[in-house]
This record gives sequence, structure tokens and C-alpha cells, in this order.
Amino acid sequence: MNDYLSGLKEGRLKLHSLEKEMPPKDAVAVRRAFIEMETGKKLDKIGDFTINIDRAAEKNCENMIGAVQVPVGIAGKLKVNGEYADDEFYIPLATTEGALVASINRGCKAITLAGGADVRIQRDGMTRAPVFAAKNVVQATEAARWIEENITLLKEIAETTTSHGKLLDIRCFVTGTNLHARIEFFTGDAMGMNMVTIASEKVAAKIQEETGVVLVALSGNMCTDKKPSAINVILGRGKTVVAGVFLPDDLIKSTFKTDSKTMAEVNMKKNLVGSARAVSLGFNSHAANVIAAVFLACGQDPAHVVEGSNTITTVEQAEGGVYVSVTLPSLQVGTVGGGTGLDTQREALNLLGCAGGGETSGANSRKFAEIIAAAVLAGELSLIGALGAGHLARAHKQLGR
Ligand SMILES: CC(C)(COP(=O)([O-])OP(=O)([O-])OC[C@H]1O[C@@H](n2cnc3c(N)ncnc32)[C@H](O)[C@@H]1OP(=O)([O-])[O-])[C@@H](O)C(=O)NCCC(=O)NCCSC(=O)C[C@@](C)(O)CC(=O)[O-]
Ligand SMILES: NC(=O)C1=CN([C@@H]2O[C@H](COP(=O)(O)OP(=O)(O)OC[C@H]3O[C@@H](n4cnc5c(N)ncnc54)[C@H](OP(=O)(O)O)[C@@H]3O)[C@@H](O)[C@H]2O)C=CC1
Repeated sequence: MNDYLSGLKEGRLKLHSLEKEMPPKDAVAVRRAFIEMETGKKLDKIGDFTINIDRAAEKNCENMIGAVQVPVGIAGKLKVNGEYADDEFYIPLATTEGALVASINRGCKAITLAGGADVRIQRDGMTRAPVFAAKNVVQATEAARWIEENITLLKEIAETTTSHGKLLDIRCFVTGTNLHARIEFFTGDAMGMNMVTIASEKVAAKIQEETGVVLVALSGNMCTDKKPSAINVILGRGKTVVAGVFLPDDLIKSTFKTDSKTMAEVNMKKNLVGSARAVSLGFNSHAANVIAAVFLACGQDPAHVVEGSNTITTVEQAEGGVYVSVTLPSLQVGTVGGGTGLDTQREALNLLGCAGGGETSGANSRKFAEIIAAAVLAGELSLIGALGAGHLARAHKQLGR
């Protein structure tokens, strides 16, 4: 250990090269000891964890020194009436926000008593949008036309890079001399960002070769990855999912201590008018809370909570109750790849019955997406109910501090 520490101190060794000198388990320990030595801060809690270091240090995290732990709670059972998820589920939620699990749990109870959440996937496609520079608007337009006329050729080229990915469509956007090509792929059970980025590089090279426009950036932000954007709301990204449930008046009263008129009014004035006045892209109460908690528990890319937060919630009064729905235009999830292979995250996915590849390609990631949409519906119901009953502050006083 001391030799390595002095090597790091003297610059003979680099922190990120330790895995070349020793097994990942030792490299992580040496790196942590060096940081403790340099800073004088103890890291023994960060150094105490159970996930497999070999996998994490090689595939998920460079310069690894340990892991932080986030408490995982359970909500449910939650009955989901989906095309891929058709069962009752316990939902794993990683969070530090007191009252969140209780709230989602309450929503799950109401949904399950009401017969379950109906869930459907409207669209399934992950996107990458390279940007090209043209000499003038004529060349930009001609290149866009060439792309649209040669999608079959570009599809063949893209699919030489992946056995699971399928190119579905390319939409071109010309802005002056800029050409953005938004390429959409079916990515099976993977969330797909690495897959589509690798495939898009080959597609972009062919476009450049055939049309003379010059690739400026493989991601030109019209994808749009990890940023709020209207394009994802309108065209979708990842999975576009809709979930709904009818709640009868007696169930609203017994579970949420409020009534249908109040829930509809809270939704209209808060989620629709309030969000419009704020020019928010999220017309919901706290979809991001549910998505973040499931994402952390199940090894998803946490930055994709941004896209999930553009959910739209509706509450409509109907004969004898309310019909409540959530629409998630861009939910990006995978059950293989990324962080899904880490031991604890895989266990959480396994609890939902969707770890790994599905029986047919994409079946597991779609099942997972349907479960998340139903859980978002549960969270929305409970928070709207709590606001209607005037219980939000009380709940967080009792459970969150
Ligand atoms: C806290 C509750 C659920 C109490 O709700 P309640 O109705 O007063 O409690 P209850 O004792 O009558 O229990 C009803 C059900 O709630 C669940 N429940 C109740 N307690 C627990 C618990 N300890 N652990 C697990 N589950 C619990 C459980 O399902 C229970 O049924 P049971 O199983 O007993 O038949 C309710 O007041 C509530 O949901 N409040 C809202 C809290 C919330 O949604 N917070 C979200 C985070 S806020 C935020 O981050 C976003 C925000 C607010 O800023 C966004 C915005 O701008 O709107
Ligand atoms: N590169 C980028 O720009 C970005 C990367 N990311 C990161 O990308 C990672 C996720 O990328 P992703 O491509 O999902 O995962 P991986 O890069 O881990 O690749 C998943 C691979 O698994 C293979 N595979 C095996 N079984 C299946 C199956 N049933 N369905 C689909 N694929 C299967 C596929 O191989 P094959 O293709 O050969 O069929 C696929 O390419 C995350 O770590 C995320 O943080 C996030 C945003 C941007």
C-alpha cells in the first residue's frame, strides 16, 4: 500500500491507472486511502459496501473509491393492468425524502382497491440527433432530402453495429446552414444511449460522405438527452406511456380524506394553470419524485429524471368519482446495460420481475416502464389528495423531519 501511496504522491502513478497495476478491489482501496491521506478526511463509511467492485469499477464508475447508500423503501402492492405488466407489484423506492414512500404507498392502496391502473405504451424509440454544417441553405436542404430518401440504406448501416437495435426513423430539421438529423431506434430491453450513439456515428459518417455536409457534433441537442425540451414532449423519447384509473367517491373519502371536486380543482389550478403560468414543462405534482426513487433503486441513469419530469396529470370529475391519468412522454428505461447489472440494483429489478432481457426483445423494459407509470399515478393521486385535504405540511412535519 505505502509504495502505491508514495507513487501517487510523487506522480509516478495516476489515480485512474491503478486498475492496471492491481485488481479493482485493491485499486479502489488504494485510491480511497490516498484521498484520505491527501485531505485528512475519513472515508470508512464510503468504503463499506456490498456491490461487486470488479463490475462497478470496470463498467460503471471511473476513479471509484466506494459507494454511498440510499435507503430503499417499499410501496404496494400496486395492481397494474398493462400489456406487459399485468400483476400486483411491490415497488422499490430509493429516497431520503421522508413522507415520499408513505405517499406513494397510499396511492398504490387506492389504485389497487379501485381495480388497478390501466397502462399503455404509445411509442417506443430512443433518439440521437447529430448536427451537420452545410455551406448554405441549399446544401442543408438537399442533404435533408437525401437522408429522407435513403433511410433504408442508413438503417442497414446502423444495424451492422448492434444485434438488438433497429433504426425506426430519421427526422431532419434545417436551421439556416445547420442540419440536425434526429435518428430514432428501437433498443430492445436496453435504455439504449450507448447503443444508439455508436450506431449514429456510422450513420453520420455515411451522410457526410454522400452529401458533403460536415459532422460538427454527434449529439446536436435535438435528441434531446438530459435537458428539458418540448421536442421530447411532442415527439416522445424512450417510452411514451399513459396510465389511468377511476376512483369512486367513497374510496377518495376513505383514502385521501377529500372529495372528487376538490381533487379536480387542485389539479386544474395547480398542475395545469400553475404550470402554465410558470411556463413549466411539467404539468404534474411530483412525477420526478417517483421516477427518481425507482431509477436509483433499479440502476437507471438518474439524469433521465429530467425527461421523466415532463409528465402531464389530468383529474376529471366523472359520475360517482374521478378519472385520473398520467402521461409520460419520455420515460427512458432499460433492464439490461448501464447500472442494471450492479448487484443491489439488479435485485430491485428482479423484485419487479423484469431484470435482464425479456422473452421477446423489449418486453422487460416495457413491463418496467408500465410499472413506473402506474407508480407515478400513485404518487400524483396521493399528493393531490393531501393538498386537497390540507395535509401536505402536516405529513412532512410528522414523517419528514
Ligand atoms: C403521509 C400521508 C401518506 C398520510 O396519509 P393519511 O391518509 O393521513 O394516513 P393514514 O394513516 O390514514 O394512512 C393512509 C394510507 O397511507 C399509507 N401510509 C400512511 N403512513 C404510512 C407510513 N408511515 N408508511 C407507509 N405507508 C403509509 C398507507 O397506505 C395507509 O393505508 P393503510 O396501509 O394503513 O391501510 C399523506 O398525508 C400524504 O401522502 N401526504 C403527501 C406527502 C407527499 O406526497 N409528499 C411528496 C413529496 S412533496 C415534494 O417533494 C414535492 C412538492 C410538494 O414540492 C411538489 C409540489 O410543488 O407539489
Ligand atoms: N453514449 C452516450 O452518449 C450516453 C450514454 N449513457 C449511458 O449509456 C448507458 C446505457 O446505454 P445502453 O446502450 O442502454 O447500454 P449498454 O451500453 O450497457 O449496452 C447494452 C447492450 O446490451 C446488449 N443487449 C443484450 N441483451 C439485450 C436486450 N435484450 N435488449 C437490448 N440490448 C441487449 C446490446 O448489444 P447489441 O447492441 O450488440 O445488440 C446493447 O447494445 C448507461 O450507462 C448510461 O448512463 C447515457 C446517456 C448518453
